[in-house]
Amino acid sequence: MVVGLRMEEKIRDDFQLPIIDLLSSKSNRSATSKQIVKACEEYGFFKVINHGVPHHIITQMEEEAHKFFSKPLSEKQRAGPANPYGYGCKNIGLKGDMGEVEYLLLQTNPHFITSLLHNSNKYISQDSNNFRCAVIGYVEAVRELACEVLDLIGEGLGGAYPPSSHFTGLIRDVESDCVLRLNHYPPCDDVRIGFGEHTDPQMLTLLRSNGVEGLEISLEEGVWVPVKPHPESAFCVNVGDVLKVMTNERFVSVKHRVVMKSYKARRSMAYFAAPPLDATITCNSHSHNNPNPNPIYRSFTWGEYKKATYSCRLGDVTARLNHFKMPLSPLPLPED
Ligand SMILES: O=C(O)CCC(=O)C(=O)O
Ligand SMILES: [Fe+2]
Repeated sequence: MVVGLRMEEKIRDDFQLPIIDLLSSKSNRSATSKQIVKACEEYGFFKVINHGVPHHIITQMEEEAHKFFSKPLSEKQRAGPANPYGYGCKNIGLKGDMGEVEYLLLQTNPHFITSLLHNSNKYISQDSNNFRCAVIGYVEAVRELACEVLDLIGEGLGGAYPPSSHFTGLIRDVESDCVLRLNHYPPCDDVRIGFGEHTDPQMLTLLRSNGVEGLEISLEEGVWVPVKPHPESAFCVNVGDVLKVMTNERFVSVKHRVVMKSYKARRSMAYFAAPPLDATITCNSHSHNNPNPNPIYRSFTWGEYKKATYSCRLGDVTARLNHFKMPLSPLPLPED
């Protein structure tokens, strides 16, 4: 029995998802930025290779995640509950969504990590200094990668958008609300939903896994493309709702999920790049390439949108975004 999958779904195993080689941006920046913008418009998803995140930084974080998830459940629970930060098991979010996943959700601000390890009632690691160094090193490196990608996106979008530093400024801000999520999907001998379909609410997600498959993205309703693990240590990049709104829906935020059907455990690490809670998100409809000349959304703060995501089920993406849509202009009354 396939748990939680609809029968009428199509799986496109043969589909080639875009792969961006960031090394090529050194010799031809403009071509790379156009490639990235095209991927954000068509899929809201691409992989990056030659990304420059040092191997030892990745390995150190993966080892700490491995140590944490290998502990007995009762010990892991001492780092919970995820309200929203901390350890969670099967329960995703606050609205009853369930998946075959364990996770550790961390705010990326170094002060938060330090206080979580030393002053809070949540116990994560016996060697909290190693854990702290691994998280801080990893977060710094992936934030740089997120900024590089956002800079290229800004350049590719062209002059009608705010300078590309606008996007990166939101992420580099000391008050930015970026989050790191470590996921662990236990092995299983049937097919199970690890993480139900959703879009990521933030600006951009940088995701990597231990090479065990399971991630799928949706190209259209009911059509899913399995994301094959990449031999060159790629990062997957998801466009989140905030970037979709900021580009007035020129970009799509990618619908994705994890379906587990492996005898091996899947581990993934997702860095969610988000603005400060009080930053205003405004949609830009002035670009000549924008298919939508009028702003689709009213301005709102990231804090307001984050709150809306907490009050909706994981898959209720349309409902939570609709809440921020401009009211439709009333239809003109027929003349007598
Ligand atoms: O584990 C994965 O590959 C995806 C996880 C994910 O979508 C998330 O944490 O938002
Ligand atoms: Fe996600």
